[in-house]
Amino acid sequence: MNAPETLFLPDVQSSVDHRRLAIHQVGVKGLRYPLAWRAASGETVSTVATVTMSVGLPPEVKGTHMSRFVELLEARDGALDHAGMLAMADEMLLRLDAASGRIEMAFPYFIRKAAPVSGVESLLDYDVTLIAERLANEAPRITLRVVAPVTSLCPCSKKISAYGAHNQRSHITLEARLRAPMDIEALVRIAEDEASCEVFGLLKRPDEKWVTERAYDNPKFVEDLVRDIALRMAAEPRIAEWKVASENFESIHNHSAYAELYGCNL
Ligand SMILES: Nc1nc2c(ncn2[C@@H]2O[C@H](COP(=O)(O)OP(=O)(O)OP(=O)(O)O)[C@@H](O)[C@H]2O)c(=O)[nH]1
Repeated sequence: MNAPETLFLPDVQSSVDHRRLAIHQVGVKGLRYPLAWRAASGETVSTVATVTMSVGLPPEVKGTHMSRFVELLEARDGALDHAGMLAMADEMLLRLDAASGRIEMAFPYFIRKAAPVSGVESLLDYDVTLIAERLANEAPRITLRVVAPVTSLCPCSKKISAYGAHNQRSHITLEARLRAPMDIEALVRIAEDEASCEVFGLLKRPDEKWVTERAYDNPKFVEDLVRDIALRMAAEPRIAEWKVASENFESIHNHSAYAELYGCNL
């Protein structure tokens, strides 16, 4: 129902377009909005999401109704999870009278970790992106992407050096199109398990000794990282399709070593 003050304003968006071109995605991008995410533990994690929402537009329609994307966010209440993301995508199609659409929410996500020896706890931040997609005549899709910072230590350097080995921080990106809900924590764990060593927000000296030796005992090339993680992704029944990438910020170069690998699970 239009408010009385809009009744006399022309609705340009709803007019007819004659160019006979459908638009694949039109909507809002870069919209920052508070987000409450329901974590694996059941607790609610507060963060701020950068939101992209878009729909497909039929050829005969001039413009989409941009205000309705924001109305959809404003209408939401309570914590969001995978099912909530898909429900929101369905609601978006209804409100915008669209056959296809996509909602992407990118946000920093904090996981509380315990240091390996002292047990002292601290938060570590990860970049997370959730994408809910509705494509015409296809099942709804939900994709989870995380970027996990880890340590990698070079096996070649270890082999050829009388002492030491160069090591660096690596950013591992795991992207999974899901068959069943999978926690952010579970995806992060795969990356951290397969790295030379995981990283922590807070370490005391016994912890620092532990992570140094753990990385030295577990050297990995960038290729080893993506292959070992790929084996884990391929064995995960909740994942339908996946992609793994690693960027190692080399400490002996001013450039990164990079690898990526993707696959489908039958
Ligand atoms: N389609 C389209 N809309 C734009 C563009 N640039 C700005 N707008 C938005 O158009 C908005 C109004 O759009 P609508 O959602 O159609 O507003 P409305 O007609 O009052 O709302 P409804 O009655 O729900 O359709 C403004 O707030 C602008 O943000 C653009 O390039 N394309």
